[in-house]
Amino acid sequence: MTQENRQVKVRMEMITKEYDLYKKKSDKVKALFKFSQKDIPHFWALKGVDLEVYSGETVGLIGINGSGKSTLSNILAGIIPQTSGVLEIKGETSIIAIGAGLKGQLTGLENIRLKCLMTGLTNEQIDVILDDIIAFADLGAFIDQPVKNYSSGMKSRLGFAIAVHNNPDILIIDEALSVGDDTFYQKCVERIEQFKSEGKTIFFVSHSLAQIEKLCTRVLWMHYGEVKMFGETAEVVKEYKDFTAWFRKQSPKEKKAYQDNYKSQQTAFNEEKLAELAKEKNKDPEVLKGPPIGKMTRFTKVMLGVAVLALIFLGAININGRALTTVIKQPTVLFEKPMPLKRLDPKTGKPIVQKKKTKQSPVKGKGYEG
Ligand SMILES: Nc1ncnc2c1ncn2[C@@H]1O[C@H](COP(=O)(O)OP(=O)(O)OP(=O)(O)O)[C@@H](O)[C@H]1O
Repeated sequence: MTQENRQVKVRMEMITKEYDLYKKKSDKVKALFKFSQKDIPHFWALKGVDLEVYSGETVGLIGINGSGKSTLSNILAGIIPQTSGVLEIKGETSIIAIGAGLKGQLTGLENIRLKCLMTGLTNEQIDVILDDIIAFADLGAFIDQPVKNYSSGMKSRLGFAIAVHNNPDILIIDEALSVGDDTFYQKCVERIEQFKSEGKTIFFVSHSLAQIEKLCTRVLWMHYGEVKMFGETAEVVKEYKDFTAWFRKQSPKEKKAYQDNYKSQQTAFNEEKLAELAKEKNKDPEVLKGPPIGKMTRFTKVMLGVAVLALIFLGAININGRALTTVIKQPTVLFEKPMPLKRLDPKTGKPIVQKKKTKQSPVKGKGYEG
């Protein structure tokens, strides 16, 4: 099949991911109510990624530690949203990362059921594929043990078994094969080949270039949040090997300077630089918008503030026992002593007027004692 008559399965345009680097958890809460985010350090893990992937392709994601591979695969899987940019995915995605989405307190079997239910399968449909999943994971008696007792290889087996049986259109494998033994690896490779022949799309994140060369049709080389190269496997892998060989030859001081330089560019990146980049690439400014959910805009913050004030106001009225109209006409009543609650006479429906107790004579043992 030529690239032209294959269906585009994933399209990314100017995808970014900006992380806020809060020092403390409380800073995160404070930031919710701040208009300006300027004093919070930011880090751009992705700086405008463009990508087009077709059905039947297996795309390898390579790059040194921290280059953005997992961030990109998590965005693809819908685990985290992008900060801005256009993401179009045709079909269901399923991600296999070591232990991703598995609940440690639940057994392997319970995790299978939970993950399958979450993908929309009914209990009856799960019953049909359950034995196959258990057989593929091949965990023996451990299938009834809590996942927190599993090794990383065992978690990977379970994750892989569940994901492939959910029959996704787009499979994302993030380092999950690097922890399995050879027998399991071969089984996964066979399943990946079957997926490819069915015209499904696979993203394969790995530090093993041998695995990448064996499985991938094209390779995306990520470098400090940018696409360094995207093309035929042999070509990209060769360039990447040349880079890593060059990098290894550098002194520790040179290596640090190289990394610091790129990291500081990721910290100093901002919306203006993104807009410049988009202009250089002749992009429509519309693509720089974020997804529907994301950070709160100034308007949202103002509306949230108004809603909180309204809640406090209504709460105060409730505690004070005054009618809303009274408070609106005369707001100072809120600061006066709360009105006593009146009991209504069930027969007449009118308030019961309690007679004041009169002081009784101070006779010892009777009535009021002064
Ligand atoms: N939640 C987060 N908050 C702040 N920074 C983050 C967060 N998650 C990732 N990062 C940063 O984003 C960058 C990309 O991380 P990512 O995990 O995507 O890299 P990677 O290429 O998958 O790395 P590795 O090969 O080590 O798995 C890194 O510099 C990382 O420190």
